[in-house]
Amino acid sequence: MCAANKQSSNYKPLTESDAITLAKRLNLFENDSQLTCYEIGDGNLNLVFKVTNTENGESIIIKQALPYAKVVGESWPLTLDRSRIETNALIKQAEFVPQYVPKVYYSDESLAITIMEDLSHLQIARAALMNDEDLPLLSNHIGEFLAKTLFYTSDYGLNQHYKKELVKQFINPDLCKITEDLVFTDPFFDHETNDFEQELQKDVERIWNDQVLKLEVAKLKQIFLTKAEALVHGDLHTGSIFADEKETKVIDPEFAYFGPIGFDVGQVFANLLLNAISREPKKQNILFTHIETTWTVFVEEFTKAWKNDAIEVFSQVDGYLEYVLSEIFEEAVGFAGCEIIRRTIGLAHVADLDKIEPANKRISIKQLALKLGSELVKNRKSVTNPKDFKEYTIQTALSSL
Ligand SMILES: Nc1ncnc2c1ncn2[C@@H]1O[C@H](COP(=O)(O)OP(=O)(O)O)[C@@H](O)[C@H]1O
Ligand SMILES: CSC[C@H]1O[C@H](OP(=O)(O)O)[C@H](O)[C@@H]1O
Repeated sequence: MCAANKQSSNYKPLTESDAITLAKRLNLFENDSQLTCYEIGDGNLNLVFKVTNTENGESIIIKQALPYAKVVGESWPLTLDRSRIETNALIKQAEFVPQYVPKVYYSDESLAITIMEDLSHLQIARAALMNDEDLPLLSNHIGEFLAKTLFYTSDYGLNQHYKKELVKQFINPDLCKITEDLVFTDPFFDHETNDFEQELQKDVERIWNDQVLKLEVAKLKQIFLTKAEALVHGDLHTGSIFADEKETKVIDPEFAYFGPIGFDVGQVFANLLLNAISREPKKQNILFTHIETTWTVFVEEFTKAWKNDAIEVFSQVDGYLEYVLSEIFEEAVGFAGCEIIRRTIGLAHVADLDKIEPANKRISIKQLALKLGSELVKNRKSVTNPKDFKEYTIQTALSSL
């Protein structure tokens, strides 16, 4: 039996009424509370139940993995082990940045559930950004989240023996395979999972026929496959971030594994860029500023952690920190390019692009996304500063006119 189909005999997908029964059995609410429950999941993979005490409004979230990918159905079996990974990643991240992750109240591997803090008072960052709302601290918080979670789970900041024990706990082959396929492979070939408008056919064929691009994507995929640098979130797009003007929380780390630090950084860059290009030019600046701040804060916090807590003996050697940071940035730029391309023509799209109306505007912005993504992958060595993203975006847009 393949890993994806292994299920404990205890497992069954919860209904809304099962979720209430479970919350009561676990005494998560005061005795005799009147509870309601709704399944609110809008992601690609899992069930998400919100259970609320109708008398005082207290609420919790019960997230449950299904034995298949919800967006596709039972024809795409998927390991329930992702629930264990998600719980453990949230707990590990909370050691370094408790302010940026939901509290975990309970988990049960056999039922594939994680019970956690309800963050409904915040908004999903993608929705807020699409709505032109101000999230002034978003990039400060995400820069710090990235620096601390990644530094303290890497060989730079963690005992190397203990890190290898952690690597074992976060072996996540099925979810990594999704990323290997959907981010690094399928969009670059004529594959059945791809999904794009007929009007993009020529642009997509240009990608499939671009051997220079494909060689660079192959190199980035190799880094994703082999560079066990730190415990990465693995799916850090703006739909995995809750925020308002004061608070930021990162959810949904079921893709966590030991991978390249630049992967998380690059997904953040890419999803901010996707939102930027979906806007009219005069409203784009805030997104470029968010990208710069994410990187600036990441560098500040990573450097602080390195100076105070690095345990790698070479850490004090002149130039080593700068080398590590420049590798992270270069890889992040390349990963961002892959993410932009896959979110435009692959299986899993983003609303920032898909909701653009009218259709001809949507198509031309998607054409820009494909060009920008390709440029970032191919020219990642010459993008050396986060300010360059704005320049690249403007130049790519101008060259498309
Ligand atoms: N802790 C939470 N508090 C409130 N809502 C949540 C929470 N976690 C998830 N959700 C809701 O469920 C949706 C899907 O959650 P997510 O973890 O992204 O699921 P998936 O793994 O299926 O992508 C989120 O977009 C959000 O609306
Ligand atoms: C078949 S999974 C597709 C896609 O969904 C995941 O995102 P999310 O769980 O946040 O909806 C991930 O990005 C996968 O690549």
